[in-house]
This record gives sequence, structure tokens and C-alpha cells, in this order.
Amino acid sequence: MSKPKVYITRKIDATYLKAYQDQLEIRMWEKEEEAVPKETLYQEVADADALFAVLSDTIDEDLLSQAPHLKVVANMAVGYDNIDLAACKAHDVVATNTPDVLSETTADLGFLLMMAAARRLTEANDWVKQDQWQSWAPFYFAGTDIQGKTLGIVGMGRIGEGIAKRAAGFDMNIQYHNRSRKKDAEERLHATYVDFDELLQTSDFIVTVVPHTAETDKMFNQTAFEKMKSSAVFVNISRGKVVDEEALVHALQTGEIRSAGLDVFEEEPIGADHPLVGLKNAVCLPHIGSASVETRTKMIHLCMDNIEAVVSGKEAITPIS
Ligand SMILES: NC(=O)c1ccc[n+]([C@@H]2O[C@H](COP(=O)([O-])OP(=O)(O)OC[C@H]3O[C@@H](n4cnc5c(N)ncnc54)[C@H](O)[C@@H]3O)[C@@H](O)[C@H]2O)c1
Ligand SMILES: O=C(O)[C@H](O)CO
Repeated sequence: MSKPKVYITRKIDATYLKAYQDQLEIRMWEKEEEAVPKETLYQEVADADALFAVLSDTIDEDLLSQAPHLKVVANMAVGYDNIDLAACKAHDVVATNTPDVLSETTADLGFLLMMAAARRLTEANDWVKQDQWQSWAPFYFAGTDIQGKTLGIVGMGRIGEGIAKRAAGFDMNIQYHNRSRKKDAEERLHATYVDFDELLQTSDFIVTVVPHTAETDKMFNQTAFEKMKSSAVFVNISRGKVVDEEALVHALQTGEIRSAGLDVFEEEPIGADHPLVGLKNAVCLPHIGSASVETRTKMIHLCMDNIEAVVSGKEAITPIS
């Protein structure tokens, strides 16, 4: 009997796939950083039973209509705004994501961005590397402290809770806004629920970690930045599209807010000519929230385990509900 066919849209080292090769016929796009061209992807899915996708692949009606045998799309991300779930349902395709395994690593990066933006880390690092350091001075690269400050978390989910846990260790006051109030988290994390406007107005640090949906699209717009303190540090580790980037650039340029730490952008990838890259008070990273070897390994295995489960007639481990 022939093995179920899996197509992987990015190069993954064979060692990660060894355990699955007896059960599955695995093909993949052989480039790590270059996206698979649409024509190639459409040809490859024509006889595939399973698709291992990454967050920059668009999984929509157009693609699914080219994939008559497809049973499962395993997205190597917890976010799934690249997947049309209604189209998956219509084609009887199970969509899966990678929740939990990346929460701590992504919370680490959120915290790192908070501190980097507060303490002007990249600016100071660039200065040394550009051979500009002459002598010690009392206030050069003086940033702002985080201890004793108020942190506002927008999206108190798995990763949001991870941020709150870390913030407690830094003696921050924690407030949050979420689609629904989470009383259990309030007790566990000593966090206070506030509405969105109050969070914007009263937080010294604002971290967003909501999914990108119709509701959260550009929720950080000009009005939102105007409400923030002029000393506020804004961090986005969710999706670029939850922010109106033009408004953010304006807020950073005019001192409406102090600084920003950004792992995600409206259209990715961005280049050196992007307006945010040119701003000293913006720390910009190439969407690496979950990028530790340990976590990426877990994400790959979870995708493959989901695929193996579905193609062998079992329930997916982490279906997107
Ligand atoms: N930068 C990265 O590399 C990276 C890594 C992992 C996740 N992410 C992003 O972070 C998101 C969150 O991941 P998670 O595992 O914590 O998800 P989660 O579902 O556990 O948490 C999301 C929280 O946002 C809340 N929420 C949804 N809509 C909201 C709204 N309109 N207003 C306020 N709150 C709202 C939900 O109620 C939930 O509590 C993902 O969807 C993904 O887009 C980014
Ligand atoms: O949604 C996700 O999981 C990230 O963006 C990549 O880890």
C-alpha cells in the first residue's frame, strides 16, 4: 500500500523527519528562507494527503480546490490568520496549529523587546560597533526602568500569561485587557482587568499578544497611540496587522510615545528602507518570537504528529477549533 504523501513548504533538516519516514512519503521545498512559488505549491498539493505549512503560506479556497486528496494542513505556528478555516471545513480538511509549545519562548522574546526598547539596547550596541564610544558619560543611552512600572498586556492568553509571570519577577504592576475577563488569571498573576482605553492611558509598557482577526485589525491606531503616555513603551509580538504602522511611525517620530519593540510587521519581510527601521527608538526583529532551537523542534514534531494522526484516521492533537 502506498504511503500518505506530505508536502512541506520549507526546507527542514532530514533528522527531524526520520521518525516519520516509515509511515509517510515526505517531499519538501528545498529552500529554507525562500517561499515556495505558488505554481510549485499548487502542483505539489495536487496529490498530497497532508500539507505542512508556515505562517507566510496562504491556505485559501484557491489552494484547497487544487488539492483533492488533502486531509490536513498543519500550520507551524500558533497563529492561523493565514488559513481560511471556512474553506478548510468546506473541503473537509483539518487545520492544526502549534499552541503551548512556544508560549514560554515567545514570552521571553516579548520581555526581551520590552527591556531592549526601555534600555535602548540596539542603539547602544550599534554605537559601540560603529566605533563611536569615546568615554563614559552620566546620561548617555540612559533609558527607563521597568521595576515598579505598570505593564498593560493586551491579550491575556497563553503567551500573555507568560509575560505577566515574568513581569511579576521584575516588580511590575500588571494590568490586562482581554476579549473576556479571566478571573482565575487575575488571582494567579496578581493582574487587574481594565478596559482598552484605561490600559492605553495608564500603562508605562504595553505589550500586545492578541491574534490577528477582523476585530483586532489595526486596533493600535492613531487614536490608540494618542491615548498612551508620552513615556510609554509599546511592544508587538502578535501580528503586524494589529497595528496601523503609519500611526506608529508618527507616534515614535513625534514623541507621542517613547519607543517600540517590534517582532512583527504589517507586510513581512521588511527591508532596511522601511520607515520603522530608520527610527532609533524602534527595535525591529524578523518575526523570531518562537525561534529557539528547542521550541522550533517541538513545533516541527507537533506538526508532523498532527499529520500522522489525521492521515491514519485519528483525531488531530491540536486542531484549530
Ligand atoms: N511573534 C511571534 O513569533 C509569535 C509567536 C507566537 C504567537 N504569536 C501571536 O500571538 C498570538 C497569541 O498567541 P497565544 O498562544 O497567546 O494565543 P491565545 O489564544 O492563548 O491568546 C490570545 C488572547 O487574545 C484574546 N483576544 C482575542 N481577541 C481579542 C480582542 N479583540 N481584544 C482583546 N483580547 C482578545 C483572547 O481572548 C486570548 O486570551 C497568536 O495568535 C499569534 O498571532 C506570535
Ligand atoms: O504564530 C506563531 O506561532 C508565530 O508567529 C511563529 O511562531
